[in-house]
Amino acid sequence: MADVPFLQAVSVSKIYPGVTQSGVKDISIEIQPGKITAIIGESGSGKSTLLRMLYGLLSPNEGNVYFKGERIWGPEEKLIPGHNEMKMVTQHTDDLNLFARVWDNVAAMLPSTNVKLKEEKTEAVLTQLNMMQMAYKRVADLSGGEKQRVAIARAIITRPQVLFLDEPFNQVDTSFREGLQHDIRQIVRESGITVVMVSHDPAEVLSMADELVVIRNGEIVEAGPPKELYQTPQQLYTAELLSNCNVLSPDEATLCGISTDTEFVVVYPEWIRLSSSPDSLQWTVREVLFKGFYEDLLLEYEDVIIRVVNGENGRFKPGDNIGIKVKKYLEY
Ligand SMILES: Nc1ncnc2c1ncn2[C@@H]1O[C@H](COP(=O)(O)OP(=O)(O)OP(=O)(O)O)[C@@H](O)[C@H]1O
Repeated sequence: MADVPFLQAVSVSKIYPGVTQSGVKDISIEIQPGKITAIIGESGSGKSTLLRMLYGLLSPNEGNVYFKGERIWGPEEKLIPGHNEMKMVTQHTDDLNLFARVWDNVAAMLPSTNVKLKEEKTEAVLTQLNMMQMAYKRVADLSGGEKQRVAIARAIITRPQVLFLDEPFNQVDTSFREGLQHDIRQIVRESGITVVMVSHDPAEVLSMADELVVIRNGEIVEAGPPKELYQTPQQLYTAELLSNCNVLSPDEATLCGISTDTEFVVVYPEWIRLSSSPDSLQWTVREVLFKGFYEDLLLEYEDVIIRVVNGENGRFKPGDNIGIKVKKYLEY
């Protein structure tokens, strides 16, 4: 017998009442177990709608979702919406008890039939998420990022088979965000849990996901491993989602030494080499944007502005003339 897919949507569509345009159109997708799948797309493209259908919070108008071969029941068919073997964490942490301690918020997810086991499991999850130092604080006294950790701890302590994350790091500042992303990757590696996440942040999906699914106007436009999609996106839309790239017309591309008969050329900022050689100084530095250990330079030539990454901070200043050499480009 052929293997039954782990989590699968088959030709699902969702049209919201009173809205002519579908939220999601005829999407088929298979989620691989034990991996992190990230769904990315512009605002309103249907990411949350797809996630909610996979979890059973929304019923598709057409098509079905199957978990290990069994159809997932929608909210009309089930008293408590959402599949029992799955959990979802969103950017809202509304179901936390603000006046209870972190420990009690997390432990409350387990039955009280075996108190010792309940304590052991709570400690294990809090340790896994680096939260023991805040275990006895009231949730009301935590930062947004810390509350998000509590929400994730509550979701994983029951050992769900699938964890859905809908923009869970939105409220979390950058330093906390990286720690949380790292901890989730670790949990996936250690526990084999399957994660399906939605995010706007290219850096987040590129560093966290094993598989990326790109969605536009309610349809999947391409999918694959992050490296592949970043290096060779089939669609201009994907390149623009994943990189702060330069999109050039053929005429503009000529100024960069590229000759093409396609509609657009895409050059990532890190694919441009800078040169101070006196025979090629057509471009003028308009702005230097400090990014920490590197800079983004905005260069101008005949009203065309391009963005270039410069790893040698301080080498150029506004008004300098420099040359460029494009190492790689994509045609659309
Ligand atoms: N409850 C609803 N009623 C009517 N239309 C809705 C509803 N929820 C979503 N939509 C519409 O369906 C489309 C997809 O919405 P969805 O929230 O899935 O997109 P998204 O990609 O998650 O967006 P965002 O990144 O902004 O959260 C949008 O056009 C949205 O306006």
